[in-house]
Amino acid sequence: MDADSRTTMMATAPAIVAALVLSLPVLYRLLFAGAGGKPTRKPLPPGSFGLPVVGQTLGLLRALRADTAEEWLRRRAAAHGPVSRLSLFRRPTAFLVGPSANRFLFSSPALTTMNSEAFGRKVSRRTLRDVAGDEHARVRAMMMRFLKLDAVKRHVAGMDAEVRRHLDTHWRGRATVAVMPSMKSLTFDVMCAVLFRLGTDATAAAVRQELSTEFQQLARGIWAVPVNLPFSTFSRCLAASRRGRRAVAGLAGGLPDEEITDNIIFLMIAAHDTTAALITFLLRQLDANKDAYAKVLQEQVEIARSKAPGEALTWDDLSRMRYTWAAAMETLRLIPTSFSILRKAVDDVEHGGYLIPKGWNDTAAAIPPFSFVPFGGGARVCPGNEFARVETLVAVHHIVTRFRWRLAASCDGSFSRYPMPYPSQGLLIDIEPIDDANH
Ligand code: HEM
Repeated sequence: MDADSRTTMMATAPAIVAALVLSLPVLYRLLFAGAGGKPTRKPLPPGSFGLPVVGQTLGLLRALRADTAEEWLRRRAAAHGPVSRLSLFRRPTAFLVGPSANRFLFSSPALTTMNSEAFGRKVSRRTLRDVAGDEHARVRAMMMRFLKLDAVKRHVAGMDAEVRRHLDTHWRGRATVAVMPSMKSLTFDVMCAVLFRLGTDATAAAVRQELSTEFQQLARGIWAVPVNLPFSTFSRCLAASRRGRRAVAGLAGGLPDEEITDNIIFLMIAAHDTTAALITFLLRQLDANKDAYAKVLQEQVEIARSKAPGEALTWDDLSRMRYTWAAAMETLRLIPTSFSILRKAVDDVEHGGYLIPKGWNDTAAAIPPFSFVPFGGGARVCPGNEFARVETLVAVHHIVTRFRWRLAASCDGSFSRYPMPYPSQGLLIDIEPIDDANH
């Protein structure tokens, strides 16, 4: 991708932010300690908590929607430096920027993961995200049975079949496709097929449909302002989560314990929207950069020509898709799916010469070592990164070898963040099947 966009991204993409909950008396003590109370250690980060209750939440949400959040964060960093304080979602938050902040965020034992209020309150409370230390290692080991390299290698043929089925059903015969909704539905189907072994017969299709509907609603509300009024996005999210739990319990063949249900729901959310966004934005970047598109196409056509008609992709084929994966990584650098990473301080901790008190939260936004961290880092590094790589490569292979495509004239390629990036009109592309494709 071109040098200009790379430079811009390096300059604008912040590296980390932190936010945490602190009770007012504790805050008062921290702010005024030293005036006769206990001696202060490091000072609190510069900045302010903004207006009561809302703090800086609405400003950040507005910037996310307008895709100006990087500028918003850059202005903060310029005004207050790489460590500052603010208030987000009613919580005292330390906002940290830069590679050293990323390293701190991924390795400090004083920080733990945290979820949005919707997650914490109702969606799923007993997940991998809510446990630490040995307990985290135990739950993570359970998940890795399905996500480790050997398991993912076995998923390649299943993913290949789902991608073909999806493109035959939803792309063939159409002149225009909205990529993001299509990829969300594809990644959801891939997950149901290879992780949960849901088939394609009528009963399984109905379960998939029900799960998909509830998860769309649920995903929309995860970062909504937590106002539990009738018809608010947040309350719809909670209702969808109740129905989703029942469907997941059915999927697990009865009523599994709450921990299993919660982790399945969490995995479903973690696994499909992120990869759908990566595939979608990769297409957007390729459309804007015809040289890169031509190189991806050449790499994929060579692989397609080495195969018999209808033959599924294999693990070896994927290892030949180096340029395509480099383009995907560049896409994640330019448009990271995780805009920031949140942590909560479980103990008073210092970073960059400032105190981050126990109870505050940390958020990190991705960019040099510890600069480019699209899959996180440390003990919490994304366990689904291989799964996402294979799924992305298989999908891109079939899309570029089976269709000529370009951004529709009515689509400007702009996007908003919720905080996951979502393109306007879902990224409309005009498509035309390539009949001589090897499929
Ligand atoms: C392009 C696709 C993806 C991206 C960019 C991505 C990114 C991330 C990031 C940045 C984290 C760390 C968050 C933190 O430290 O707070 C994470 C965690 C996680 N991801 Fe992914 N992810 C992707 C796909 C997947 C897939 C396909 C799966 C499962 C099949 C998955 C499952 C998970 C899980 C379970 C965690 C929590 C790990 C833990 O807390 O120990 N992700 N992901």
